[in-house]
Amino acid sequence: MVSYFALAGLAIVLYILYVFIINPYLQYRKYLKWGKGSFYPFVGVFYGAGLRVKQYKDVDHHLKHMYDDGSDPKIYVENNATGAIIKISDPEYIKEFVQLENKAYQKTTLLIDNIIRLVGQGIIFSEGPQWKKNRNVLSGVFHFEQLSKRVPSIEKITKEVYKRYIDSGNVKNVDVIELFQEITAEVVIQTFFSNISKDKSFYGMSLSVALSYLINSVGKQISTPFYFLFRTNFFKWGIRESDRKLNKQIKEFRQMIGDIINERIKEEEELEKRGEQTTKEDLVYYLKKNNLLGVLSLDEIISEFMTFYVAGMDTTGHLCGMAIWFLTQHPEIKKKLQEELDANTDYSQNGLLKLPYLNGVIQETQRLYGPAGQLFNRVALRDHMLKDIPIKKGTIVKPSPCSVHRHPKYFEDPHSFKPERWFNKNTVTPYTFIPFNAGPRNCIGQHLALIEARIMINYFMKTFDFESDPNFEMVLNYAFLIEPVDKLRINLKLKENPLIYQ
Ligand code: HEM
Repeated sequence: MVSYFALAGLAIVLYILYVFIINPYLQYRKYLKWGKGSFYPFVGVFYGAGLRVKQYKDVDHHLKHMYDDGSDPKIYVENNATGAIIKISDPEYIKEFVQLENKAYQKTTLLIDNIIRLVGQGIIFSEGPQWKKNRNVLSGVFHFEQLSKRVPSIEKITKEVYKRYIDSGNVKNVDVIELFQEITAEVVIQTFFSNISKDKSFYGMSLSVALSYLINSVGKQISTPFYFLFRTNFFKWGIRESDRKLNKQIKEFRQMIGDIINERIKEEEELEKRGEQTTKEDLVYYLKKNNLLGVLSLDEIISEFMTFYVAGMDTTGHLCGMAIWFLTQHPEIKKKLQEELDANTDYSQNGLLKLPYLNGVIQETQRLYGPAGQLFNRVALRDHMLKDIPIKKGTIVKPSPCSVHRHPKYFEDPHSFKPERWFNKNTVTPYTFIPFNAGPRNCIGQHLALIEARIMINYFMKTFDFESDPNFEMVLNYAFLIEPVDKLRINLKLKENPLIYQ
């Protein structure tokens, strides 16, 4: 009898050893043939991330410096508790991945499912026919021509936010990422519902503050042990008082967004009845004008709004914040950009697009410290070949933008901040610069992001003199994005004759 128990115990131990150590290690060794890697049993990427933040002050240091020894690895292999994670760093393999993307892979929901219960299955988190339908419907809103109509409202929001900072006297140690995010948050809200939501409040919070509060709250839940034991179900069950409160708020918030959408639809219908033209070129108007309101359900529009908010607010704010930080570290580039902007009086998108330093600084920030240096995890749905690499079903695979952006074969002197390298755009090899990913799942909001970035930086540099707080230390780690751990502190001083008052 005892020996049966002993045998069963031994079998369980062997099984655990196999699942959590031997199998992940064998997979890791297999893929290592195509590149470099690091393996930490059980704790995998999470442990490696902690080490690199401590040692190099940058969670992605290993990915950014993988070619420094002159080698040309195609992938970087890491592990999670049960298998390998492949980060593709070679443009030819990235191209192949992108072509297979919707057939052979799917985004994983680990760490994302709790945010999905807030934002819903918008296009960033959906797959298959639902993704295709919603992407088709919404892509028209993000065409350059359609977005150009949003430029005056982006300028207005930018000026209002800068003025608010100036009027409050809040110009020392400003977290510029937060400053830019106030603008990008309002831009997404107005892109959807014009300014109808301006006076709406949720438990005394404005729409953008309420959304950020809810996003932070669901984000905090996943850092508890309950998440790792029961995933998002635990919070849905509402065992703790705090979870019940949050569940109620999520429901009420989605309801409120639904009411705003209905209010906007009614507004447009009344204008139509009176034979009047709309003055609001927002998403609701776009859907109505193109007879698309029936194609997306109310719940889908709510989810898409929340998705765009999450995807578009944080990212673009980070990009501009990091660009300003880079300028504080490179006074000679800051001077050249300042001269270029001061000499320019054409603030239209075509005018700003022609400015080599402005666009070079934005591109170079994306290349070196873009907010999406790593993409969402994808899981292989079946065994298949990624060029010559045999990928096993269940393996995590994704392109690694922050690696390929530092490949010396494609970017000379890859670790230096050189906006000039973008002056001749013909030199960029396909799939070597992918800050917005590439292929079918590329960023639908990329034109909006770049339009916002040009406007925000142009107004910023013609409104403020600025320098970084000498005590600030740049340490990069993951939160939702790759972010400075401490608030990015910049001291601002109002210029003489600032652009926002002209
Ligand atoms: C600098 C700013 C931005 C960066 C760096 C960025 C980057 C990215 C990246 C890398 C992806 C692909 C993620 C993946 O597949 O793992 C993506 C997807 C997406 N982005 Fe952006 N993004 C930015 C701004 C925006 C804005 C302003 C919006 C909308 C308001 C937006 C909406 C989306 C959506 C909806 C997707 C999902 C597309 C799909 O799966 O079909 N993004 N973004």
